[in-house]
Amino acid sequence: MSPTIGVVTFPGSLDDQDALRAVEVCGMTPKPLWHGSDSIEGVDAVILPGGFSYGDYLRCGAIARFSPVMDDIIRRAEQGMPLLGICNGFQVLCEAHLLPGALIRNDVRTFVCRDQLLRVETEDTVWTNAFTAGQEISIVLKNGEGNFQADPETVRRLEGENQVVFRYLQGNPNGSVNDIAGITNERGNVVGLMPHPEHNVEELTGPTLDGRGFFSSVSRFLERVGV
Ligand SMILES: N[C@@H](CCC(=O)O)C(=O)O
Repeated sequence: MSPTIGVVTFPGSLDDQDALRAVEVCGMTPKPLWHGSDSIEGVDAVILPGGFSYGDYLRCGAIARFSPVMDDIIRRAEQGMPLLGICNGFQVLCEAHLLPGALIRNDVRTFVCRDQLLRVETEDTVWTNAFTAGQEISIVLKNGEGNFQADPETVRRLEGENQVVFRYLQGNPNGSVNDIAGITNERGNVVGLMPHPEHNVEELTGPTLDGRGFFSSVSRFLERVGV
């Protein structure tokens, strides 16, 4: 049986359906999860999708982080369940302190939408093991608050412990420190990034299929641990 990947819908999520579709296109079983549920029973991994949860009020992700479903997600992620936060999902992960740092307003003070070249900095995560460190991939980027910042000690730790997963190439679109586009926790099961891999999985919409690597990575990991 193929692994089941849950995708949470918060009020204001935008890319939840695309993430569910990407899971299916990549050969796994998608399962919609509702923000108000208090259990995520039956899923092998979770994606927090992109969008504008709670209208981005207060700060992006700051309200969604307190959704009932997050308690079970946090508990299971701390036990090693694969968890991917895409854009608004990355913002939720930082607000929930599953990942360090914060996403603040783009330095250019505008919403940025473009195909973004990235370098995969580490393949040692649940979500990047199908890539090769140093590989360059192009993934859609679209956000207003994608500027990753953390205190200098945290940035040093992320860099030193190989927890920077993706870096922007050919220009930093938002002012993120050290061109950081995505990070992981120490264990490598929780990954957050601003670009949207779920939008790069189909020939029809292209322009690359580089997003598939995220899904084949988690699939390969789950197979390895016997799910
Ligand atoms: N609401 C967030 C994320 C957008 C998205 O996830 O696509 C922002 O504008 O920064």
